[in-house]
Amino acid sequence: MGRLRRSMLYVPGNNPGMIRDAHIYGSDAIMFDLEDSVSLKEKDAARLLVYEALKTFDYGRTEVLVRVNGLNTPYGRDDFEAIVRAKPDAIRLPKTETPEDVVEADELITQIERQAGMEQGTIQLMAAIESALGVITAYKIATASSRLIGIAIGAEDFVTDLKTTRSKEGIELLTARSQILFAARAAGIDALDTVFSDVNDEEGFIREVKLIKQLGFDGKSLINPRQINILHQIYTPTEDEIKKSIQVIEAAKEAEERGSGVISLNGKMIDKPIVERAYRVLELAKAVDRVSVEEMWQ
Ligand SMILES: CC(C)(COP(=O)(O)OP(=O)(O)OC[C@H]1O[C@@H](n2cnc3c(N)ncnc32)[C@H](O)[C@@H]1OP(=O)(O)O)[C@@H](O)C(=O)NCCC(=O)NCCSC(=O)C[C@@](O)(CC(=O)O)C(=O)O
Ligand SMILES: [Mg+2]
Repeated sequence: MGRLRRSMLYVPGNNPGMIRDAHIYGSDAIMFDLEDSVSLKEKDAARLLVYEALKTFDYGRTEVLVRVNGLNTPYGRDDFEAIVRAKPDAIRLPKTETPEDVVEADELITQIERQAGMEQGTIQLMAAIESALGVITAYKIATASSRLIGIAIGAEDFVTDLKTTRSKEGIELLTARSQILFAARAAGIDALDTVFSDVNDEEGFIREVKLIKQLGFDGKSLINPRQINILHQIYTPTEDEIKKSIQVIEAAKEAEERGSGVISLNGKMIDKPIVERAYRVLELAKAVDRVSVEEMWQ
């Protein structure tokens, strides 16, 4: 199983306190933001702050990303120049619309890595898709660079581009979410969902996390530490799911030993994709809570 990316906490790049403590809340990833949470007046100060933080603090095993400003803005190039040298795990490109946006970023990173004497490919990329054009070109974006670890939907900008608003049910996002998910899966990279902007609406947040998990997303961007545990709980296999997965795998192994093809477990047919899904449940359970799964497996 690849790296866990259930939760990615956005941290405004102009807030020293939040930047220092961002990893203590236990999200799988933190994402320092130089883009839309930072006002134009504070762009240079935020870039310097994030650069210094990356050079100074140890964020342990938490994956660290930085969302830069686009290369079509006056801040993008300076962001890349500073941030690549500070060596986060990955840079998130905002508002990606074409594969050329990714290639341009990839080539600039390659150039900076070379100038800084860094190993080529050190810095990974994540592309956020936040417009109708981006959704239409999602697969080309997802396959535009070997640095890409995932693509993400940015819903606030996306609904603005569509000339609509976000509803609680998310009907306006369904096609875009699906298309981004298909593109990511076809490209073999992660698919990340967007932020849920009302931190006080716990019920709405839970509904949305269940929806995106069911669609198949690997995880979601978050804006507040209060959202992390709720999301992790939903993304953690239950004891019942783990037990059933173990039963499926054991039944499949027994059937293989007997040389029998089709298996039935409690009246339900078990075939190859079901066994594959059972393994995936156990891998996820192991990744989030190794001890209890190993105990159950015995
Ligand atoms: C929402 C709120 C103001 C609420 O503040 P509140 O103060 O009421 O929160 P409280 O819960 O009271 O905080 C309790 C304790 O946690 C600390 N704490 C809070 N938040 C923390 C955090 N994020 N990181 C670390 N620490 C944190 C806080 O400092 C306090 O620490 P302490 O004082 O020590 O107890 C705050 O969370 C916040 O600013 N969020 C980040 C917003 C942001 O980044 N937006 C940009 C990204 S979206 C976008 O751009 C759209 C998008 O592009 C997205 C896409 O691409 O998907 C698209 O198009 O859709
Ligand atoms: Mg956005």
